[in-house]
Amino acid sequence: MSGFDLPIALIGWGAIGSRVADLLAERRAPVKLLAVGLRQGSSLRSPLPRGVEQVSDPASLIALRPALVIEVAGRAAVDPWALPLLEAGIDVAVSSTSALVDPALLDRLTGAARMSRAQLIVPPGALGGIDALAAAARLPLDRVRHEVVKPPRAWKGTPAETLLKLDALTEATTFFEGPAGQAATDFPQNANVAAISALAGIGLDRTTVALIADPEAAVNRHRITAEGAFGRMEAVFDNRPLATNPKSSEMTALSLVRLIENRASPLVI
Ligand SMILES: NC(=O)C1=CN([C@@H]2O[C@H](COP(=O)(O)OP(=O)(O)OC[C@H]3O[C@@H](n4cnc5c(N)ncnc54)[C@H](OP(=O)(O)O)[C@@H]3O)[C@@H](O)[C@H]2O)C=CC1
Ligand SMILES: O=C([O-])CC(=O)C(=O)O
Repeated sequence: MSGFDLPIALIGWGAIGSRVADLLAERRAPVKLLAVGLRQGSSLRSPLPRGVEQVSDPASLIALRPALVIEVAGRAAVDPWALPLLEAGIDVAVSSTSALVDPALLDRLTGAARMSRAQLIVPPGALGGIDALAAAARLPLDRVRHEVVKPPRAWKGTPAETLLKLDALTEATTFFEGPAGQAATDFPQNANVAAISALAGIGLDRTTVALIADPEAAVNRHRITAEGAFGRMEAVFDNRPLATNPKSSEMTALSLVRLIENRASPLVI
């Protein structure tokens, strides 16, 4: 590790975590991946790069003093890992943002961050335009709508299976339309983005989310429209799914790489 490498750690080593590590290595980012946190008894889905430690409890991770920890594990991982890290003054970026729709958990995390002067970071994940939406929300917003369109295979293993015959769909079908908080609660593997657009804009109750299964879709599409005192915005993303998890998009890994590289760079962009 050179004197300038930013020490980081990941929680989770699945589709996004391993992709982020590969991209950072390919790009020779000035970053040192110290460790990967996994739950007790978890077996690695793919080998860790040489020199990267596997840890199974937050105390072992805190002892390594990473400057930034990125959660790419799952909703259940957020409370047990992020809280002690924030209490220890370590910045944490959360990808499983569906966890943040629980107001008590969000309060605990932000309370811990406030006390230790660390930061809880919500990266844009699979989305873009979140900077504009969050800026626009400094003035009153009238409405925000977020449509999530994914191929049927991306909705397998979710409650969509009980609402639709996913394998028999012949046209794009909306199976959920409602508040963002409900979308993120019911679809934690596919609608983390609903929590992100809601937290950036007009909140979990007032943001409308539509979840759509489309047999013609080859990508994961997000369309966000917002109107308010600032004017009107529309942002559309056709995200390539990750090879190892069709529910998750390449953009999620790329936006984490951007976040990490910005933390290690004299130019933030
Ligand atoms: N913010 C956004 O825009 C997006 C967020 N996501 C979210 O990011 C997270 C990661 O996605 P992805 O990489 O595709 O998921 P994967 O299922 O491919 O990988 C998850 C990894 O986390 C580990 N893990 C699961 N639960 C825990 C836990 N409680 N503690 C520690 N490690 C755990 C898994 O290990 P094991 O083998 O033990 O299960 C595995 O290594 C998911 O929550 C996903 O919904 C995804 C896309 C977009
Ligand atoms: O990657 C995506 O398109 C979004 C996603 O899965 C999520 O929000 O959980």
